[in-house]
Amino acid sequence: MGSILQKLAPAKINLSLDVLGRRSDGYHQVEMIMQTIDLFDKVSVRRRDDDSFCLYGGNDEAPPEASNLVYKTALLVKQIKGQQSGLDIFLDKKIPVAAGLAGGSSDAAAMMKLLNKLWNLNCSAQEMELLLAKLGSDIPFLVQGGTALATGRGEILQALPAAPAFWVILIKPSFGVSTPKVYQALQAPLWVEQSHTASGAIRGAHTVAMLKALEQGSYSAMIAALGNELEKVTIEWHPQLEEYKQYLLDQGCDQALMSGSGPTIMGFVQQEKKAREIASSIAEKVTSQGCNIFVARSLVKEEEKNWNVDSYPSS
Ligand SMILES: C[C@@](CO)(OP(=O)(O)O)[C@H](O)COP(=O)(O)OP(=O)(O)OC[C@H]1O[C@@H](n2ccc(N)nc2=O)[C@H](O)[C@@H]1O
Ligand SMILES: Nc1ncnc2c1ncn2[C@@H]1O[C@H](COP(=O)(O)OP(=O)(O)O)[C@@H](O)[C@H]1O
Repeated sequence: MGSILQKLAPAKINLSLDVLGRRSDGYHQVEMIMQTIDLFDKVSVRRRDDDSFCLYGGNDEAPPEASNLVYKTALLVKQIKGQQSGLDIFLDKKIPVAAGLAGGSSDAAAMMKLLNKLWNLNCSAQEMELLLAKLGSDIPFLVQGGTALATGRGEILQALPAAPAFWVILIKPSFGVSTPKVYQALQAPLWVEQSHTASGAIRGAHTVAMLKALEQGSYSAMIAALGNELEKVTIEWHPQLEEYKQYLLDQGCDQALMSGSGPTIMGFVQQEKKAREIASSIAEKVTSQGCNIFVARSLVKEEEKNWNVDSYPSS
Protein backbone atom coordinates (compact mmCIF):
# COMPACT_ATOMS: atom_id res chain seq x y z
CA MET A 1 0.00 0.00 0.00
CA GLY A 2 1.33 3.42 -0.93
CA SER A 3 0.25 6.91 -0.05
CA ILE A 4 -3.20 8.22 -0.87
CA LEU A 5 -3.56 10.94 -3.49
CA GLN A 6 -6.71 12.99 -3.33
CA LYS A 7 -8.34 15.65 -5.43
CA LEU A 8 -11.41 17.85 -5.19
CA ALA A 9 -13.80 17.66 -8.16
CA PRO A 10 -15.87 20.84 -8.62
CA ALA A 11 -19.42 21.06 -9.99
CA LYS A 12 -20.12 23.08 -13.14
CA ILE A 13 -22.98 25.32 -14.11
CA ASN A 14 -23.98 26.67 -17.53
CA LEU A 15 -24.13 30.47 -17.80
CA SER A 16 -25.47 30.06 -21.34
CA LEU A 17 -26.65 27.04 -23.30
CA ASP A 18 -27.78 27.05 -26.94
CA VAL A 19 -28.63 24.01 -29.05
CA LEU A 20 -27.90 24.59 -32.74
CA GLY A 21 -29.23 21.28 -34.07
CA ARG A 22 -29.40 17.49 -33.93
CA ARG A 23 -26.35 15.68 -35.32
CA SER A 24 -26.21 12.41 -37.21
CA ASP A 25 -23.98 10.88 -34.46
CA GLY A 26 -26.76 11.07 -31.84
CA TYR A 27 -25.44 14.23 -30.17
CA HIS A 28 -26.58 17.83 -30.44
CA GLN A 29 -24.41 20.69 -31.65
CA VAL A 30 -24.23 23.10 -28.72
CA GLU A 31 -22.72 26.42 -27.70
CA MET A 32 -22.36 26.93 -23.96
CA ILE A 33 -20.48 29.07 -21.48
CA MET A 34 -19.44 26.86 -18.59
CA GLN A 35 -18.29 27.81 -15.10
CA THR A 36 -16.94 25.78 -12.18
CA ILE A 37 -18.26 26.46 -8.66
CA ASP A 38 -17.02 25.49 -5.19
CA LEU A 39 -19.33 22.55 -4.59
CA PHE A 40 -16.98 19.56 -4.54
CA ASP A 41 -16.83 15.79 -4.65
CA LYS A 42 -13.55 14.25 -3.45
CA VAL A 43 -11.75 11.48 -5.32
CA SER A 44 -8.85 9.58 -3.72
CA VAL A 45 -6.65 6.80 -5.09
CA ARG A 46 -4.03 4.41 -3.69
CA ARG A 47 -2.02 1.69 -5.41
CA ARG A 48 -3.01 -1.90 -4.68
CA ASP A 49 -0.57 -4.80 -4.57
CA ASP A 50 -2.70 -6.80 -7.05
CA ASP A 51 -4.02 -5.49 -10.40
CA SER A 52 -7.70 -5.06 -9.50
CA PHE A 53 -9.67 -1.80 -9.19
CA CYS A 54 -11.81 -1.49 -6.04
CA LEU A 55 -14.24 1.40 -5.65
CA TYR A 56 -15.41 2.54 -2.21
CA GLY A 57 -17.90 5.25 -1.27
CA GLY A 58 -20.17 6.99 -3.74
CA ASN A 59 -23.86 6.94 -2.88
CA ASP A 60 -27.04 5.13 -3.83
CA GLU A 61 -27.42 7.04 -7.09
CA ALA A 62 -23.79 7.11 -8.25
CA PRO A 63 -23.47 3.63 -9.76
CA PRO A 64 -21.18 1.01 -8.25
CA GLU A 65 -17.96 -0.37 -9.72
CA ALA A 66 -17.64 -0.70 -13.48
CA SER A 67 -20.40 1.72 -14.49
CA ASN A 68 -19.05 4.55 -12.33
CA LEU A 69 -17.19 7.21 -14.32
CA VAL A 70 -14.14 7.09 -12.01
CA TYR A 71 -13.85 3.35 -12.64
CA LYS A 72 -14.42 3.82 -16.39
CA THR A 73 -11.69 6.46 -16.43
CA ALA A 74 -9.20 4.15 -14.73
CA LEU A 75 -10.05 1.34 -17.15
CA LEU A 76 -9.72 3.57 -20.22
CA VAL A 77 -6.38 4.99 -19.06
CA LYS A 78 -5.13 1.48 -18.30
CA GLN A 79 -6.15 0.27 -21.79
CA ILE A 80 -4.56 3.21 -23.59
CA LYS A 81 -1.44 3.66 -21.50
CA GLY A 82 -0.76 -0.02 -20.86
CA GLN A 83 -0.73 -2.20 -17.75
CA GLN A 84 -0.47 -0.23 -14.51
CA SER A 85 -1.00 -1.01 -10.84
CA GLY A 86 -4.34 -1.97 -9.29
CA LEU A 87 -6.18 0.78 -7.43
CA ASP A 88 -8.27 1.45 -4.36
CA ILE A 89 -10.56 4.33 -5.36
CA PHE A 90 -12.48 6.34 -2.76
CA LEU A 91 -15.36 8.54 -3.92
CA ASP A 92 -16.89 11.09 -1.56
CA LYS A 93 -20.03 12.50 -3.26
CA LYS A 94 -21.35 15.94 -2.30
CA ILE A 95 -22.53 17.01 -5.78
CA PRO A 96 -26.07 15.74 -6.37
CA VAL A 97 -26.36 13.10 -9.12
CA ALA A 98 -28.15 13.72 -12.46
CA ALA A 99 -28.64 17.33 -11.41
CA GLY A 100 -27.21 19.30 -14.36
CA LEU A 101 -24.05 19.93 -12.31
CA ALA A 102 -21.80 17.33 -14.02
CA GLY A 103 -20.60 15.71 -10.80
CA GLY A 104 -19.84 12.42 -12.57
CA SER A 105 -17.90 14.22 -15.31
CA SER A 106 -15.88 16.12 -12.72
CA ASP A 107 -15.09 12.92 -10.82
CA ALA A 108 -13.76 11.49 -14.10
CA ALA A 109 -11.57 14.56 -14.73
CA ALA A 110 -10.23 14.41 -11.15
CA MET A 111 -9.50 10.69 -11.54
CA MET A 112 -7.55 11.32 -14.75
CA LYS A 113 -5.40 13.96 -13.02
CA LEU A 114 -4.76 11.63 -10.10
CA LEU A 115 -3.69 8.80 -12.43
CA ASN A 116 -1.48 11.20 -14.38
CA LYS A 117 0.42 11.74 -11.13
CA LEU A 118 0.21 8.23 -9.59
CA TRP A 119 1.22 6.46 -12.80
CA ASN A 120 3.66 9.17 -14.01
CA LEU A 121 1.84 9.46 -17.33
CA ASN A 122 3.00 13.00 -18.19
CA CYS A 123 -0.22 13.68 -20.11
CA SER A 124 -0.82 17.33 -21.01
CA ALA A 125 -4.21 18.88 -20.23
CA GLN A 126 -5.02 18.65 -23.95
CA GLU A 127 -4.24 14.92 -24.03
CA MET A 128 -6.40 14.33 -20.97
CA GLU A 129 -9.28 16.27 -22.53
CA LEU A 130 -9.04 14.31 -25.78
CA LEU A 131 -8.97 10.98 -24.01
CA LEU A 132 -11.84 11.80 -21.62
CA ALA A 133 -14.11 13.14 -24.38
CA LYS A 134 -14.69 9.43 -25.16
CA LEU A 135 -16.48 9.10 -21.81
CA GLY A 136 -18.62 12.25 -21.86
CA SER A 137 -19.00 15.59 -23.63
CA ASP A 138 -18.73 17.69 -20.45
CA ILE A 139 -15.58 16.01 -19.09
CA PRO A 140 -12.99 18.01 -21.08
CA PHE A 141 -14.33 21.24 -19.53
CA LEU A 142 -13.91 19.77 -16.05
CA VAL A 143 -10.22 19.13 -16.84
CA GLN A 144 -9.87 22.90 -17.48
CA GLY A 145 -12.32 24.50 -15.04
CA GLY A 146 -12.82 28.25 -14.59
CA THR A 147 -14.87 29.95 -17.31
CA ALA A 148 -14.88 28.53 -20.86
CA LEU A 149 -16.77 28.47 -24.14
CA ALA A 150 -17.75 24.93 -25.16
CA THR A 151 -18.81 24.07 -28.72
CA GLY A 152 -19.22 20.92 -30.83
CA ARG A 153 -21.04 18.46 -28.56
CA GLY A 154 -19.50 20.36 -25.64
CA GLU A 155 -15.99 18.93 -25.91
CA ILE A 156 -14.35 21.71 -27.96
CA LEU A 157 -13.14 24.34 -25.52
CA GLN A 158 -11.88 27.85 -25.50
CA ALA A 159 -10.78 29.24 -22.14
CA LEU A 160 -12.29 32.64 -21.34
CA PRO A 161 -11.21 35.32 -18.87
CA ALA A 162 -12.83 34.70 -15.48
CA ALA A 163 -16.50 35.69 -15.25
CA PRO A 164 -17.27 38.48 -12.76
CA ALA A 165 -17.29 36.82 -9.31
CA PHE A 166 -20.74 35.66 -8.17
CA TRP A 167 -22.56 33.43 -5.68
CA VAL A 168 -25.35 30.99 -6.45
CA ILE A 169 -28.04 29.44 -4.30
CA LEU A 170 -28.76 26.00 -5.75
CA ILE A 171 -32.11 24.24 -5.33
CA LYS A 172 -31.88 20.55 -6.25
CA PRO A 173 -35.25 18.75 -6.30
CA SER A 174 -35.47 15.15 -5.10
CA PHE A 175 -35.69 13.82 -8.67
CA GLY A 176 -32.99 13.74 -11.36
CA VAL A 177 -33.47 14.12 -15.13
CA SER A 178 -32.07 12.15 -18.04
CA THR A 179 -29.85 14.34 -20.23
CA PRO A 180 -30.53 12.35 -23.47
CA LYS A 181 -34.30 12.57 -22.93
CA VAL A 182 -34.14 16.33 -22.44
CA TYR A 183 -32.10 16.80 -25.64
CA GLN A 184 -34.46 14.49 -27.57
CA ALA A 185 -37.56 16.35 -26.41
CA LEU A 186 -36.26 19.56 -27.99
CA GLN A 187 -36.89 18.08 -31.46
CA ALA A 188 -34.13 20.28 -32.81
CA PRO A 189 -33.65 20.53 -36.59
CA LEU A 190 -30.92 18.47 -38.22
CA TRP A 191 -27.51 20.15 -37.86
CA VAL A 192 -25.73 20.85 -41.13
CA GLU A 193 -22.04 20.68 -40.24
CA GLN A 194 -20.68 22.71 -43.18
CA SER A 195 -22.68 25.84 -42.48
CA HIS A 196 -20.99 26.09 -39.08
CA THR A 197 -17.47 25.25 -40.23
CA ALA A 198 -17.72 27.81 -43.04
CA SER A 199 -18.51 30.78 -40.81
CA GLY A 200 -16.88 29.57 -37.58
CA ALA A 201 -18.84 32.25 -35.74
CA ILE A 202 -20.75 31.69 -32.50
CA ARG A 203 -24.44 31.98 -33.34
CA GLY A 204 -26.43 30.76 -30.29
CA ALA A 205 -28.33 33.82 -29.04
CA HIS A 206 -27.66 33.22 -25.32
CA THR A 207 -23.98 32.46 -25.91
CA VAL A 208 -23.43 35.48 -28.18
CA ALA A 209 -24.99 37.71 -25.48
CA MET A 210 -22.98 36.06 -22.68
CA LEU A 211 -19.68 36.41 -24.58
CA LYS A 212 -20.37 40.11 -25.02
CA ALA A 213 -21.25 40.49 -21.33
CA LEU A 214 -18.09 38.68 -20.24
CA GLU A 215 -16.02 40.90 -22.54
CA GLN A 216 -17.45 43.89 -20.69
CA GLY A 217 -16.54 42.20 -17.39
CA SER A 218 -19.77 43.47 -15.88
CA TYR A 219 -21.80 41.46 -13.35
CA SER A 220 -25.08 43.12 -14.36
CA ALA A 221 -24.43 42.45 -18.07
CA MET A 222 -23.70 38.81 -17.20
CA ILE A 223 -26.97 38.58 -15.23
CA ALA A 224 -28.92 40.05 -18.17
CA ALA A 225 -27.37 37.53 -20.57
CA LEU A 226 -28.06 34.32 -18.59
CA GLY A 227 -30.06 31.83 -20.69
CA ASN A 228 -30.53 28.10 -21.18
CA GLU A 229 -32.44 26.60 -24.10
CA LEU A 230 -33.00 23.29 -22.26
CA GLU A 231 -35.01 25.03 -19.51
CA LYS A 232 -38.23 24.97 -21.49
CA VAL A 233 -38.18 21.16 -21.78
CA THR A 234 -37.38 20.33 -18.15
CA ILE A 235 -39.66 23.03 -16.72
CA GLU A 236 -42.56 21.82 -18.87
CA TRP A 237 -42.07 18.34 -17.38
CA HIS A 238 -41.61 19.66 -13.84
CA PRO A 239 -43.54 22.95 -13.44
CA GLN A 240 -42.50 23.25 -9.80
CA LEU A 241 -39.08 24.38 -11.11
CA GLU A 242 -40.70 27.65 -12.18
CA GLU A 243 -41.91 28.08 -8.58
CA TYR A 244 -38.39 27.51 -7.25
CA LYS A 245 -37.11 30.20 -9.61
CA GLN A 246 -39.79 32.53 -8.27
CA TYR A 247 -38.83 31.80 -4.62
CA LEU A 248 -35.27 32.89 -5.44
CA LEU A 249 -36.34 36.03 -7.30
CA ASP A 250 -38.84 37.00 -4.57
CA GLN A 251 -36.02 36.84 -2.00
CA GLY A 252 -33.88 39.24 -4.02
CA CYS A 253 -31.78 37.10 -6.37
CA ASP A 254 -30.68 39.07 -9.42
CA GLN A 255 -31.71 36.24 -11.76
CA ALA A 256 -32.69 32.56 -11.60
CA LEU A 257 -31.89 29.89 -14.18
CA MET A 258 -31.73 26.12 -14.56
CA SER A 259 -28.27 24.53 -14.97
CA GLY A 260 -27.64 22.19 -17.95
CA SER A 261 -30.43 19.69 -18.53
CA GLY A 262 -31.57 20.33 -14.96
CA PRO A 263 -33.28 20.01 -12.69
CA THR A 264 -31.06 22.21 -10.42
CA ILE A 265 -32.26 25.81 -10.25
CA MET A 266 -29.73 28.54 -9.45
CA GLY A 267 -30.29 32.01 -8.02
CA PHE A 268 -27.50 34.53 -8.70
CA VAL A 269 -26.23 37.24 -6.31
CA GLN A 270 -22.96 39.13 -5.98
CA GLN A 271 -22.36 38.90 -2.22
CA GLU A 272 -21.88 35.84 0.00
CA LYS A 273 -23.90 37.36 2.87
CA LYS A 274 -26.92 37.86 0.64
CA ALA A 275 -26.59 34.31 -0.76
CA ARG A 276 -26.57 32.82 2.74
CA GLU A 277 -29.49 34.99 3.89
CA ILE A 278 -31.59 33.98 0.88
CA ALA A 279 -30.70 30.31 1.36
CA SER A 280 -31.76 30.45 5.06
CA SER A 281 -34.97 32.27 4.24
CA ILE A 282 -36.18 29.58 1.80
CA ALA A 283 -34.47 26.50 3.31
CA GLU A 284 -37.47 25.30 5.31
CA LYS A 285 -39.91 25.76 2.43
CA VAL A 286 -37.79 23.94 -0.19
CA THR A 287 -36.54 21.15 2.06
CA SER A 288 -40.15 20.41 3.08
CA GLN A 289 -40.73 19.85 -0.65
CA GLY A 290 -37.89 17.32 -0.77
CA CYS A 291 -35.24 19.64 -2.22
CA ASN A 292 -31.63 20.09 -1.15
CA ILE A 293 -30.17 23.57 -1.02
CA PHE A 294 -26.53 24.61 -1.50
CA VAL A 295 -24.62 27.90 -1.58
CA ALA A 296 -21.54 28.14 -3.80
CA ARG A 297 -19.30 30.70 -5.46
CA SER A 298 -17.72 30.91 -8.88
CA LEU A 299 -14.16 29.57 -9.15
CA VAL A 300 -11.31 30.96 -11.21
CA LYS A 301 -9.07 28.54 -13.04
CA GLU A 302 -5.95 29.61 -11.17
CA GLU A 303 -7.49 28.48 -7.86
CA GLU A 304 -7.24 24.87 -8.97
CA LYS A 305 -3.73 24.56 -7.58
CA ASN A 306 -5.20 25.07 -4.08
CA TRP A 307 -7.30 21.94 -4.35
CA ASN A 308 -5.16 19.96 -6.73
CA VAL A 309 -3.34 16.79 -5.77
CA ASP A 310 -2.55 16.37 -2.10
CA SER A 311 -0.46 13.49 -0.86
CA TYR A 312 -0.45 12.11 2.66
CA PRO A 313 0.67 8.82 4.20
CA SER A 314 -1.99 6.15 4.60
CA SER A 315 -2.72 4.99 8.14
C1 LIG B 1 -26.67 19.18 -20.83
C2 LIG B 1 -25.22 19.32 -20.41
C3 LIG B 1 -24.84 20.80 -20.50
O1 LIG B 1 -23.57 21.04 -19.92
O2 LIG B 1 -24.92 18.95 -19.07
P1 LIG B 1 -25.74 18.12 -17.92
O3 LIG B 1 -27.11 18.63 -17.75
O4 LIG B 1 -25.72 16.67 -18.32
O5 LIG B 1 -24.90 18.36 -16.69
C4 LIG B 1 -24.27 18.52 -21.36
O6 LIG B 1 -24.48 18.90 -22.71
C5 LIG B 1 -24.39 17.03 -21.22
O7 LIG B 1 -23.13 16.47 -21.39
P2 LIG B 1 -22.77 14.99 -20.81
O8 LIG B 1 -23.59 14.75 -19.58
O9 LIG B 1 -21.30 14.89 -20.72
O10 LIG B 1 -23.38 14.09 -21.95
P3 LIG B 1 -22.75 12.76 -22.64
O11 LIG B 1 -22.46 11.78 -21.56
O12 LIG B 1 -21.69 13.13 -23.60
O13 LIG B 1 -24.01 12.28 -23.49
C6 LIG B 1 -25.11 11.62 -22.94
C7 LIG B 1 -26.23 11.70 -23.96
O14 LIG B 1 -26.79 13.04 -23.98
C8 LIG B 1 -27.11 13.43 -25.29
N1 LIG B 1 -26.27 14.58 -25.68
C9 LIG B 1 -25.20 14.96 -24.93
C10 LIG B 1 -24.44 16.05 -25.31
C11 LIG B 1 -24.79 16.74 -26.49
N2 LIG B 1 -24.09 17.79 -26.91
N3 LIG B 1 -25.85 16.33 -27.22
C12 LIG B 1 -26.62 15.27 -26.83
O15 LIG B 1 -27.59 14.94 -27.50
C13 LIG B 1 -26.84 12.22 -26.17
O16 LIG B 1 -28.04 11.47 -26.27
C14 LIG B 1 -25.80 11.45 -25.39
O17 LIG B 1 -25.81 10.06 -25.69
N1 LIG C 1 -19.10 9.29 -10.22
C1 LIG C 1 -20.36 9.48 -10.60
N2 LIG C 1 -21.12 10.41 -10.00
C2 LIG C 1 -22.39 10.63 -10.43
N3 LIG C 1 -22.99 9.97 -11.41
C3 LIG C 1 -22.30 9.04 -12.05
C4 LIG C 1 -20.96 8.74 -11.67
N4 LIG C 1 -20.50 7.78 -12.49
C5 LIG C 1 -21.51 7.48 -13.33
N5 LIG C 1 -22.60 8.22 -13.09
C6 LIG C 1 -23.87 8.16 -13.85
O1 LIG C 1 -23.91 9.31 -14.69
C7 LIG C 1 -25.21 9.90 -14.70
C8 LIG C 1 -25.10 11.41 -14.78
O2 LIG C 1 -24.31 11.82 -13.71
P1 LIG C 1 -24.08 13.34 -13.28
O3 LIG C 1 -22.73 13.79 -13.68
O4 LIG C 1 -24.40 13.45 -11.83
O5 LIG C 1 -25.22 14.08 -14.12
P2 LIG C 1 -25.39 15.57 -14.64
O6 LIG C 1 -24.29 15.84 -15.63
O7 LIG C 1 -26.74 15.61 -15.27
O8 LIG C 1 -25.31 16.44 -13.43
C9 LIG C 1 -25.92 9.42 -13.45
O9 LIG C 1 -27.23 9.06 -13.76
C10 LIG C 1 -25.11 8.24 -12.95
O10 LIG C 1 -25.82 7.04 -13.09
